[in-house]
Amino acid sequence: MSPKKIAAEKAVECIQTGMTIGLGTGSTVYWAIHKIAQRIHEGLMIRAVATSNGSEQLAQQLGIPIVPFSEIGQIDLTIDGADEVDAHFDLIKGGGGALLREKIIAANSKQFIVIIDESKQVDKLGRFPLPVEVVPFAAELTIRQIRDLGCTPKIRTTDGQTYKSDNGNLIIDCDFGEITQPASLTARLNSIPGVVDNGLFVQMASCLVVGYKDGTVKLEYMGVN
Ligand SMILES: O=C[C@H](O)[C@H](O)[C@H](O)COP(=O)(O)O
Repeated sequence: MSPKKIAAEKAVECIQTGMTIGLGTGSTVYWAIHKIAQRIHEGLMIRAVATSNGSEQLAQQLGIPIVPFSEIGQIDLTIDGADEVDAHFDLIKGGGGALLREKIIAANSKQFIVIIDESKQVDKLGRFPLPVEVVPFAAELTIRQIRDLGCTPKIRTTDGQTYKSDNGNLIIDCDFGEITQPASLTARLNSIPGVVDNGLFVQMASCLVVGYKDGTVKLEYMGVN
């Protein structure tokens, strides 16, 4: 079994009947959504909200009940992937462009479980260029201000076209090199008018599930290890 699938399936064991679940986005969460659907067919009763159009469609195809945000209070548990995770459980997310919806859902969840394969663990964040979501209006000016913070920014494209997030915004992939102070960087980025949010998730994860190539899996809880 792939390390991503191992981590995803372990995290799904934490789901209990009656919970409202946040579904993340990406190739690791793909396995979690499939496992949740399997458990629903075996009798698990949950309802879910999704962090992207893609995850919502997949969940609906597999029979996972997606409910409107107006019908839920707090989300009990969100399961999501990450592009990098450091020793403090700080994350870079947004490789799939879903960072804004993911951050909103994570911030409204009692538990936020991050599922990764071992390749995502790093000493310091920053090997993966930091995704920053920017409104298209006057994006050149916004990107100039982002560059002034000390990075090389690149407008994300897909198949030769400018990539647009589910929110209709641009994603700017920013190479800052090693990110030593993620809390400060996230505050500086988000203070630039035109920046909607960025992919740094600082002190948000409550649990990390890591899948390894040798078939093992490790769970770590924030502040416990
Ligand atoms: O925007 C996408 C998300 O932040 C993903 O959770 C992240 O990119 C990890 O994706 P994957 O599990 O495909 O590596």
